[in-house]
Amino acid sequence: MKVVVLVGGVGGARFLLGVKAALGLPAIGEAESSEHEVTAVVNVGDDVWMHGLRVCPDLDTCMYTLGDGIDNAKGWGRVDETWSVKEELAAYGAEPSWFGLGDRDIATHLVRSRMLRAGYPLTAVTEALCDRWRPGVALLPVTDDRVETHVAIDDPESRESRAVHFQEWWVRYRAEPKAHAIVPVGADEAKPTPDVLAAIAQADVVLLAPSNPVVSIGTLLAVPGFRDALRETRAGVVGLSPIIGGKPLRGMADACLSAIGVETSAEAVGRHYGARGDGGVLDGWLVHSEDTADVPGVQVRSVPLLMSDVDATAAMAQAAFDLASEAAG
Ligand SMILES: O=c1nc2n(C[C@H](O)[C@H](O)[C@H](O)CO)c3cc(O)ccc3cc-2c(=O)[nH]1
Repeated sequence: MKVVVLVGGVGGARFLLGVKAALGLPAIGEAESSEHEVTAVVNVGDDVWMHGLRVCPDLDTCMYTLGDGIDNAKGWGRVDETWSVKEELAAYGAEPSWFGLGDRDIATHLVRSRMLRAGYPLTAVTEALCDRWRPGVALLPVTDDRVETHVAIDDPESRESRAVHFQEWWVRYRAEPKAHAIVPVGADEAKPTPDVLAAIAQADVVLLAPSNPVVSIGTLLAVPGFRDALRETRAGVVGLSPIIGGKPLRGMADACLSAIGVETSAEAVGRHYGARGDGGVLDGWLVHSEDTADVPGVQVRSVPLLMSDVDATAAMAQAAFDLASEAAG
């Protein structure tokens, strides 16, 4: 089976472990051989230039998680990390000091930045990095163009309204300042890569991981041509709610949803994604066992959505596969 999964950061990477397990693939690393193919279409809106290095948090979190290099406690960055370079940068007063770049992680950004400067597209760079990490899925940036999420906030010190990169809002300010607007800068001029469009066209199933519906899934959907590809594929398209019992499981999806005027509920997010026959992208929508949702034109099912371990996540993925095949008729 060809499975395409739309993913963002930490939640998306953990969901991919379950998708692989549900297909009988090793959650970590590569299978010897399998008739199944998993492709992750990954958000690039969190990407940022830091100290002259290109950092791609969502691609790296997927690569490290599936390649067994992730710091599981944090959900990002490398395990067994050291911070000498970060300390030296701080000693120079080189800002920003609020963004944690570990020594091992910096090697990834050095290789990536060097390849980008040599003219390689991000898709080729990611493929080269995955040659080491062997995640066992194809990790595809949604676009090779530059798309960066920026957030309009009232500056906590000066109270003036200004736009900051998503990472500054998320990491420096912990998403505390109210976001007046969240904008994927550059999305209008971006296009999905040919690899992404081919994967969606040839897919048997397309899943929207329980990632942040605004800054992860929302950024994918903001790339012109991406929604059309989802509407045109023969695959069943099923999303998994990132909101459980009216609140996000992790991260600050609620702060993001309120910025776009969407209520923090499984039903509201399902309606926000919308039915494929009605200008949206979904055939099916999985909500947590205690939640209910009425999403016109979309088949809704309640199943446990807590990714407490790989087996629980694999059961979620299997439920999504089942719903996709029913919903696709
Ligand atoms: O909360 C933090 N998140 C950090 N993250 C996580 C990142 O902000 C988020 O994972 C995504 O952007 C949102 O999913 C990093 C991710 C990287 O790939 C590389 C460095 C960092 C550094 C931090 C950090 O210092 N603090």
